[in-house]
Amino acid sequence: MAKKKARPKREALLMARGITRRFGDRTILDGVDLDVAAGEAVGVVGPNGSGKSTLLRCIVGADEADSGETTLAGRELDERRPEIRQDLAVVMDDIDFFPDLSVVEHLDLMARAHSQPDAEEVVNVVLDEVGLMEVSGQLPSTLSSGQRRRLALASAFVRPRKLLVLDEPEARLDVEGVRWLGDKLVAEKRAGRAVLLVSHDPGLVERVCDRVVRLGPAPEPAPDATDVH
Ligand SMILES: Nc1ncnc2c1ncn2[C@@H]1O[C@H](COP(=O)(O)OP(=O)(O)OP(=O)(O)O)[C@@H](O)[C@H]1O
Repeated sequence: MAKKKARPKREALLMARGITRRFGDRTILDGVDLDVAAGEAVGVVGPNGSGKSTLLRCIVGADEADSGETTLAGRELDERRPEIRQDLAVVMDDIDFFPDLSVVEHLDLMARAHSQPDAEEVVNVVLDEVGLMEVSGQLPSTLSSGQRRRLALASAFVRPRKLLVLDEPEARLDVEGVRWLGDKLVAEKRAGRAVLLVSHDPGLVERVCDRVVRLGPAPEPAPDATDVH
């Protein structure tokens, strides 16, 4: 169960208030408030099962909170609404790809479906950035798990967006991939976008996030070096 608050000094682009989610008699989220301003990154951290993914899913409307509300630039946030999809790019753990579209066809469709100006150029730049140029003609089923993760991230980066919501984006990336991801998320902030990031990578959170919301019990203090035998 968690009740945490995190408010930025600037006016929030994303504003979540009183998010409460119960499964049966278990209260996973208990009135969580969370704001993210443009140009800011907020991290959501906590142990397995503490409700991080549930919080993101409630915020973007992929799951229905028992109570609470979320707005993006003052409008109710629901990723199923077209005007919200224009401003929002989400990468969750369970992304599905079109099985019959190659990597480049998939990205091209994502870019054009979201009215990305200069779709072809943006797709080429992102393919190069995420290191998928060499496999751009392959079907998703023929990619490695890390390459599929890169494709999921690329699918967000080819879209127009004001807010980027990422659930453990570092999962399955190699060391170079995590470094690239950190660079990319810092660049997102510099471009004035807001980032909401669930992560188990303290280095990535430290590098990218301006503030952190912690769910679940407070972590145990690290054992003193002299205690280790
Ligand atoms: N649809 C569901 N039905 C019942 N319980 C659920 C459901 N979805 C999530 N839970 C429970 O809610 C709790 C929080 O799950 P959640 O996936 O949000 O955790 P998390 O912090 O993202 O974990 P992890 O770090 O392992 O990804 C877990 O105990 C999980 O079993």
